[in-house]
Amino acid sequence: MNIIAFPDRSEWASLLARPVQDSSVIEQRVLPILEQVRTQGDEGLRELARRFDNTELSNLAFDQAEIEQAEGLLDEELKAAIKQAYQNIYTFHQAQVQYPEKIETMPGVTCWRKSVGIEKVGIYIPGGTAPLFSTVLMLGIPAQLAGCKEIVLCTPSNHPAILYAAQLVGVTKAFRIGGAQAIAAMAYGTESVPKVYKIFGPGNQYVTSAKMLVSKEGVAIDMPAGPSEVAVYADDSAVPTFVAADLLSQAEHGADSQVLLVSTSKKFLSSVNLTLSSQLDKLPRKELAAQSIANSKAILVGSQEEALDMLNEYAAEHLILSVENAEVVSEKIINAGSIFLGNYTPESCGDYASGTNHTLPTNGYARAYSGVSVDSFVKKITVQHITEEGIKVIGPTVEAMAEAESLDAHKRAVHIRLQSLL
Ligand SMILES: NC(=O)c1ccc[n+]([C@@H]2O[C@H](COP(=O)([O-])OP(=O)(O)OC[C@H]3O[C@@H](n4cnc5c(N)ncnc54)[C@H](O)[C@@H]3O)[C@@H](O)[C@H]2O)c1
Ligand SMILES: N[C@H](CO)Cc1c[nH]c[nH+]1
Ligand SMILES: [Zn+2]
Repeated sequence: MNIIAFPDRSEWASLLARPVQDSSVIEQRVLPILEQVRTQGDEGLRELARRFDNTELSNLAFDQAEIEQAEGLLDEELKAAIKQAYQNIYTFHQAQVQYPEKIETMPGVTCWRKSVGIEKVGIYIPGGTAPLFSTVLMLGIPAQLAGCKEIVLCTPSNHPAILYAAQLVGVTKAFRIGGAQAIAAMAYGTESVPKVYKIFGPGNQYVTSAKMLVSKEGVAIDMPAGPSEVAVYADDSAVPTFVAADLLSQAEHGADSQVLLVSTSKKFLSSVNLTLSSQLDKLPRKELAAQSIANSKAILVGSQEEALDMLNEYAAEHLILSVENAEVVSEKIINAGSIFLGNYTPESCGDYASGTNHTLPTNGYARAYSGVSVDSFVKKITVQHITEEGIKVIGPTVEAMAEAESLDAHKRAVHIRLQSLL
């Protein structure tokens, strides 16, 4: 990694910029794909699968037999791991389920909110370069807990672990469709693919761009969850081999993944660099990881305050704090998707099994977005009830405000009730 020492604050923005392609270039590729699916439906999807995935699809949907056979194709160790991950993710997300709490704002005036699962949701499971069956758990479990009735899954991969996990989380329909075309299918609906109300899931730049584009056409999306990123803030209490391994764990996702290392110790940065290349050499996906490491930066800063300002400006999808008093330091982080504390909390554990969700905002969106949770799959509907006593207490307030806004019919709706109680 290229070590950049003591950059001036005025240089931070360009230094921290993500190496993503111009979004308008990606959009120009994605727009015709969306249009093809919108106008040609299933036939359009088949042609796009031939063109981008080199796959001939007579059936777009996975058939029931294929789904049922999936479990038998997995070894026991993997099935046990998936079940353990399911349990931990379920436990963590179950605690997010909210039950209505009735609040009396004035005597006889009661208000509450009820959570209702979004009826039809679509989940995209990346499968271009690796079959991310862990994402099925990350999206399907909160959908299940939220009470979504229809869960439609699209993925370009036919890996049996995806189908096995899909069964565990109660997916209602699964399709072998990838890329921007999968997002279009779930947004517009086709002869085979049901149209959904909200689309979730990470993916490459085509998938992310398609989600952003369809969100302008009436379908909701979770957030822009694009190419993976990790930032590590480490001091001399960190272990260079651990930190190098964490950087590579995200670098291997793709050539466009970004990893960033920040430290106040030059000695530490050099030690990470020394171990990085030997660890990289051992990886089967070393070409992908090497490309993303080549675009990455190790930054030497003058103080912890500067490090934290820089990390808050960067707003990483994942932030590892391998520093002394990591939990205290984490309180000063205001922009990050998910934080990992100390030497024995590798980001991989959050990716798969500790319990937190791995579908997180990338590309600086962590400044404003949270990662996926049960909340992402529900709408909150407010409910109120006013008694005869209540209308007498609140009525004059509403009458006064309605009159001042010159909305006489509003005032009357209260007034006639007050009159009826005289
Ligand atoms: N932010 C998160 O929460 C998160 C979580 C998991 C994975 N990810 C990211 O998801 C991404 C997965 O990417 P992937 O490529 O492996 O799988 P993917 O499933 O997202 O994309 C593969 C699809 O892209 C389409 N495609 C490929 N080349 C194309 C082209 N030239 N033009 C148009 N469409 C094309 C194909 O249809 C293919 O099926 C990685 O970047 C990874 O970092 C992010
Ligand atoms: N790191 C990815 C989120 O950016 C999630 C993932 C899935 N499998 C492995 N990792
Ligand atoms: Zn990962």
